[in-house]
Amino acid sequence: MEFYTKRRSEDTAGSERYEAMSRIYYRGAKAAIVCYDITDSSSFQRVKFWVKELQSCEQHCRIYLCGTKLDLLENDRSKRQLDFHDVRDYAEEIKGRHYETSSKTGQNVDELFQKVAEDYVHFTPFQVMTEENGVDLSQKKETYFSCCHH
Ligand SMILES: Nc1nc2c(ncn2[C@@H]2O[C@H](COP(=O)(O)OP(=O)(O)OP(=O)(O)O)[C@@H](O)[C@H]2O)c(=O)[nH]1
Repeated sequence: MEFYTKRRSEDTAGSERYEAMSRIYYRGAKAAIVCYDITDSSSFQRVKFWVKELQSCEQHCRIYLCGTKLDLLENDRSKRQLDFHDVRDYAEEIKGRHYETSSKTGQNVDELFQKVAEDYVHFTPFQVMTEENGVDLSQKKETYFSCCHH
């Protein structure tokens, strides 16, 4: 199972070189956790960028929207810049899932990863796990090494 998460600006939208490079990391991914900062509405623009990117390049990749820094709202709700229900609606629209988490307290982090794992097991066709589809090392197919041929 492969995961890919990013939310900062300097290494996401805006750098064509990075975008092309990053595809190598999520090629064939079955799950992507796309993070945003609940206290920073601009971070959601990048969520939309990554969702589009995943939808066009990885149609079979399930998308998990992950709001971070939930703990910062405990004492000051005015810090919230992204409405829970708006993001939830967007998650439904893209057939993804949505969690609000805190790395500091750990809130909802286990739940998120548990769901990623459950979905992976649930949606992965049984035949993939039972098929004998090993790799023939004598065959030098370009697809096995495609990331090194640029
Ligand atoms: N209070 C709080 N701070 C957080 C949380 N998650 C991240 N931070 C803080 O936000 C800042 C950025 O966190 P990073 O995990 O480095 O975020 P990133 O997007 O991976 O950043 P880069 O590694 O620079 O790309 C750090 O100062 C973290 O301590 C959280 O859940 N709660």
